[in-house]
Amino acid sequence: MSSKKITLPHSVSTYVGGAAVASLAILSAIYHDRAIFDETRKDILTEKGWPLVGSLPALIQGKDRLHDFLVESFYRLDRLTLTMSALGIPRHIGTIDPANVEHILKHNFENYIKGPEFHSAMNDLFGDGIFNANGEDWKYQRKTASHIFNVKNFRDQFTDVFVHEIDFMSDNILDKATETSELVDFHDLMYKFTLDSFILLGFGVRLNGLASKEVVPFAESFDIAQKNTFQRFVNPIWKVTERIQSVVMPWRRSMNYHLNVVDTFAREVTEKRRVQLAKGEIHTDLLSRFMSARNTKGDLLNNTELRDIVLNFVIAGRDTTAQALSWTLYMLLCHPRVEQKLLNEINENITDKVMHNSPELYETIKNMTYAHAVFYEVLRLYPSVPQNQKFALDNDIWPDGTHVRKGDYILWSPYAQGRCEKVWGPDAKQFNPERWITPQGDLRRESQGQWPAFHAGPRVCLGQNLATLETLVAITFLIKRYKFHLAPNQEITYQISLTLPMMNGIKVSVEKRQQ
Ligand code: HEM
Repeated sequence: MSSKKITLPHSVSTYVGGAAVASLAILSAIYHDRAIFDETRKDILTEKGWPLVGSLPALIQGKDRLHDFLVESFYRLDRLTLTMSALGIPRHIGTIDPANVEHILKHNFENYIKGPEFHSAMNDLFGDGIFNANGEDWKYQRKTASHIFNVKNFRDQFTDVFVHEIDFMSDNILDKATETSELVDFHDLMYKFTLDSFILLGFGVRLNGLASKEVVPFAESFDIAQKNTFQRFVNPIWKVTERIQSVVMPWRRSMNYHLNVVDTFAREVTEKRRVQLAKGEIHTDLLSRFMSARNTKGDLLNNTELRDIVLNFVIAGRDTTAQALSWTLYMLLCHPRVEQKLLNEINENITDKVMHNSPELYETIKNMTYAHAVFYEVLRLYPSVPQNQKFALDNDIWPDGTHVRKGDYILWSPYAQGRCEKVWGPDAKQFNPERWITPQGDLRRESQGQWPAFHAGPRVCLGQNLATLETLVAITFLIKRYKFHLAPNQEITYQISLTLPMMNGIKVSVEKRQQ
């Protein structure tokens, strides 16, 4: 069959080309500061962007330091609420106004859900687990999990697990490092500590990551999968990008590879427990509670639902706390005055006898005001969940007068909020635990809107008390036993992810404290 090439007369092609250029010019004039076809939002201060693409180029440029990009945006526009329009990214309204944050998370909680964009980006890794769930799906998971967070478990069991793991770390890693002068990556160590502790108390499995010098394959894949998940929020064409990457860089392990590793781990943990239960063993930990719970349809959970539960609780229980511990050490090493004051409080309260009597240790730590102030101050500047978003189901008016429309994404940034002078005063960027102490010497309680490090309202972090106990047991024991020194020539900064890991870890040398 012969094919005929159709050629347009020169005048027609010139006409079409001219019309296209003219249309583009008109569109560029209309959408001179924002993404094409995006409406202006007159009542909300808008970060000025490029014609047709809006703030997309700035977002791409700032994507590896996104949290500071937001700090700078709020500072530049001198507001606590702003919006950006970026091609391919749904409209987001960002706020760091404490009253707005409290309104969204607490007072009008029903109106703000984890939206479709959030769910789709998170789905591969988190499925329908608690972080990604709304409505009844969320409610039954929260209720089931809440049973393990009771005082008796904290006092008798959880404290024991933390002390046991810290003792193991001291005997097998840190004491040796004091003799060999070998540098230790404290960040890596804390990840192993919180993973071992949480897998043991939540799922009854001894992972023994602390006993191994190598990275735990599950942990490595879990970290990479999380990083990739976050990139999906700032990359509107992530499905295409991930596909292209797998073709042009076949040697790089794909998201699917990492998902497979974490799935296998979660499924093995549940399978092991099934066998134990079949033998008549009795367990009351998190996993067992979910294995005997009923989902919204009244059925026992299937393997996929259990896999989602395991992975959601691992990110909750491991990463956040390991990061808080790492940033705490970093802050202490940068502020020797604070370290000394903390050490004084530790030495006044934590005797050798208290250290190995879990109920007494639990009660003593609960009353250590300065240690709590240090922890809260670290989370103010380095919140483990540095930014977060929700989706508006309906129109709403925020306390500052901002009109939110049905279908808007809203974003808040505990990281930017903690560093904002309008929220925390002129010394907002300084590390100053004393701000958490009242003139009477008590711990100051800030509202959840002011300090949303643990979220707020009905979805407030379920593990807040667990995380506080774990961090304070670890930091108390470690600071009492060792003097850490920052290794020279390292850049300590965050890695962009769903949480706030350190990009290059934190290398320290270790010396025994004179008792
Ligand atoms: C310093 C440590 C921690 C910080 C800063 C922290 C912070 C948070 C934040 C900000 C959220 C809200 C996330 C969202 O819905 O988008 C959250 C939720 C949650 N956290 Fe934590 N967390 C910490 C440790 C823990 C630990 C150790 C557990 C133990 C299991 C835990 C369990 C949970 C759970 C189950 C939720 C979901 C609550 C819900 O949606 O109802 N967290 N946490």
